[in-house]
Amino acid sequence: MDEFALIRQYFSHSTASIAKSASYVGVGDDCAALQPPQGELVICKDVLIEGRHFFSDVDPFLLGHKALAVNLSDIAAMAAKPIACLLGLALPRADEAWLEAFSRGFNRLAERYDCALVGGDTTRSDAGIFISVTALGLAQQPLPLRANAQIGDDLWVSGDLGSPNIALGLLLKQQQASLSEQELALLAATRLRLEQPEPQVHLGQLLRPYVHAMIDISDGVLQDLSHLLTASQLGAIVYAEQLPMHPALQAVEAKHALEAVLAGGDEYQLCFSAAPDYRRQIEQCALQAGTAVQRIGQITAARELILLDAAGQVVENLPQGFNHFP
Ligand SMILES: Nc1ncnc2c1ncn2[C@@H]1O[C@H](COP(=O)(O)OP(=O)(O)O)[C@@H](O)[C@H]1O
Ligand SMILES: Cc1ncc(C[n+]2csc(CCOP(=O)(O)OP(=O)(O)O)c2C)c(N)n1
Ligand SMILES: [Mg+2]
Repeated sequence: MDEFALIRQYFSHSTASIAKSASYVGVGDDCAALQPPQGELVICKDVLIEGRHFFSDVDPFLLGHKALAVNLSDIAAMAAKPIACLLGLALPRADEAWLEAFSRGFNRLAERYDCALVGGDTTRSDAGIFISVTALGLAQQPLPLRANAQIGDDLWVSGDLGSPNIALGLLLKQQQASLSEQELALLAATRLRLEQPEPQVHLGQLLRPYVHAMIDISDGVLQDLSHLLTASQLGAIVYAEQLPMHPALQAVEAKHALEAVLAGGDEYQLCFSAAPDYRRQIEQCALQAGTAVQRIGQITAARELILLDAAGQVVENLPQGFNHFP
């Protein structure tokens, strides 16, 4: 299958609503063309590299899903609605079974969120698979920028944390040695969160009227919260006990589980700040989106992030989150 047949077969069948307008141009010309809808256009890109972001033997259907999901998670953190995306692919070979599954995973998530795949680029790579996705979304002012947290805001996090990091640790271990029965059970209970994360697109949009600042926690909650605090020139108190932990982590030694919750990346949940007046509305948004939300602390004037343990003691030496160039 040649380059052009490949693009036609797997990446040119978007049925998203934006593709229905008379002047729309999608995959197949030099550029895509679309009527920009009214509102604030938000744009993001994330890159996924074989061996860095995913294992070579990952299920290509799940990889296709994840490549788009990590971008839709950034769109969600702007309280925006996805509208379109572009897919850059560099592949060592045109493996049709791999492409069929990858495109099915990608296109299925795109369809679920009415996000049109409008273009991209496909090349040969000499070493490994490279994926670069750009996503466009439609937002409304005021945007929940990282810089907009206010003193006295509640801090919230969606979902439950820690499972992607535990799954990653077990998959790495499995490359060296066989896992025990208990470890295999733990891997089975956690690996879908690593390999098929669900972006909080509905929750993000529902929260828009209530949140001041929002961020997705792809690099781990502490690190991404630190980015939000730095941008807002404020600090926070976070209560370790209130951080939502994935239930499977009961089987993990407590210190290891807390580290996975605090600093494990690959989460794709939302962390946000909002005035305490909106607690009831925020709980309603979560019910409507079918996601849990948890209050984890408050925004403070002192420019530091303080983590308190169950006894109210300050936790020292906080673990770092994910960093490509530590
Ligand atoms: N190579 C680059 N060129 C321009 N901007 C970049 C580049 N890499 C990252 N950025 C920008 O830096 C900011 C932080 O990026 P990142 O930490 O990847 O955010 P996120 O975790 O939301 O994906 C974003 O605004 C992103 O667009
Ligand atoms: C094979 C493999 N190794 C390591 C990881 C862990 N990992 C890779 S990137 C990342 C954090 C998020 O990726 P990044 O490129 O920083 O995305 P962004 O924050 O820009 O969304 C994590 C936890 C993984 N998921 N798979
Ligand atoms: Mg990024």
